[in-house]
Amino acid sequence: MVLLKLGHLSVNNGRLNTFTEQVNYGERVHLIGANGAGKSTLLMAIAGELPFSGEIILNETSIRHYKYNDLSRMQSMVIQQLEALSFMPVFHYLSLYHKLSKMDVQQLNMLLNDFKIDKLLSKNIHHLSGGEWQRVRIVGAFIQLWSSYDLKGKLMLLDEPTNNLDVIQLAILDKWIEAFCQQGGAVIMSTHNLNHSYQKADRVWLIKEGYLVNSGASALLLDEKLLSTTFNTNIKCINDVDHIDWRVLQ
Ligand SMILES: Nc1ncnc2c1ncn2[C@@H]1O[C@H](COP(=O)(O)OP(=O)(O)OP(=O)(O)O)[C@@H](O)[C@H]1O
Repeated sequence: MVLLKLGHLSVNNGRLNTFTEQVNYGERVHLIGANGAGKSTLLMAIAGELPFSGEIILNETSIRHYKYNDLSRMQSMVIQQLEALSFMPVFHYLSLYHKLSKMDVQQLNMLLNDFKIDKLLSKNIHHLSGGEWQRVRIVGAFIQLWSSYDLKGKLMLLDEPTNNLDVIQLAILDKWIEAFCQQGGAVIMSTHNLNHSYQKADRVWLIKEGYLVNSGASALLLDEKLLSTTFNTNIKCINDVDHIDWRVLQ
C-alpha cells in the first residue's frame, strides 16, 4: 500500500527537478548520491520545510493540506545538524517529543536502554559528544512517532543518521528501523555508506544533480556502472565471499 507519492516534485534553482516516486508501507528507502546531489533537499521538502512545486501526497492527502500538528504525528525528521541549538538537559529535550507520543513506558525504557541514553538524561545537550547527540536526536524521532498499537502510515526521514554512530549503535538503529517498518511505518534515509545500503535498504534512489537517475533494489542498483554514472567517477566493486565494498579508482 502506498504511503508517500511524489509527483513531479521540484525545489527552486534546480536543487530538485521533477522527482516522481512512491514509497510503500514497510519500505526502507536509501538516498544515494554525491555531496550536493539533492538528498537533504528532498528530505526537507517531504518534511514540509521547503517550498516546492509538484505534489507530495502522504497517506492520500497532500502535505499542503495537513495542519502542522497532524503532520508531526505522522512524520518525523532527523536533520543533518552538528550542533545543539539550545541549552537544556537531555531529559527535557526528549520530554518535548514525548508530549506528542503514544509510546508506552516499557517501550520507552527499551529504546532509552538500547541507545544507551539512560546515563545521558541529566546531561546538558551541549555537553554531549557527536555520537551521543546523534543518538538522542534519533531517539526523539522514534518517540515522536511510536505508538503501541499502530505504526501504519508513519514516515521517518533521516538525513545521514549513521554519522558518528559506532558499530554497536548502528546495529541498534537498524534494529529499531526494522521494527518500525515491520509494523507498517516507512523510512527514507540519506547515506554515504554503500555497504550499509547494500545490506539494509529495500530500495535505493540514485540522485544526481537534483534528478532521480534510478530507483530499485539495492542489489541491482549498487553496481559499478550505475554508481560510476551517479558519482561521475570510476567506481569499482570489491566483492569477496562475505564482504562487498566500493572503491573510487584514481
Ligand atoms: N539553503 C540553501 N539555499 C540554497 N541552496 C542550497 C541550500 N542548501 C543547499 N543548497 C544547494 O542545493 C543543492 C543540494 O544540496 P543538498 O544539501 O540537498 O545536497 P546533499 O545531497 O544532501 O549533499 P550532502 O551529501 O553533502 O549532504 C546543492 O547545490 C546545495 O549547494
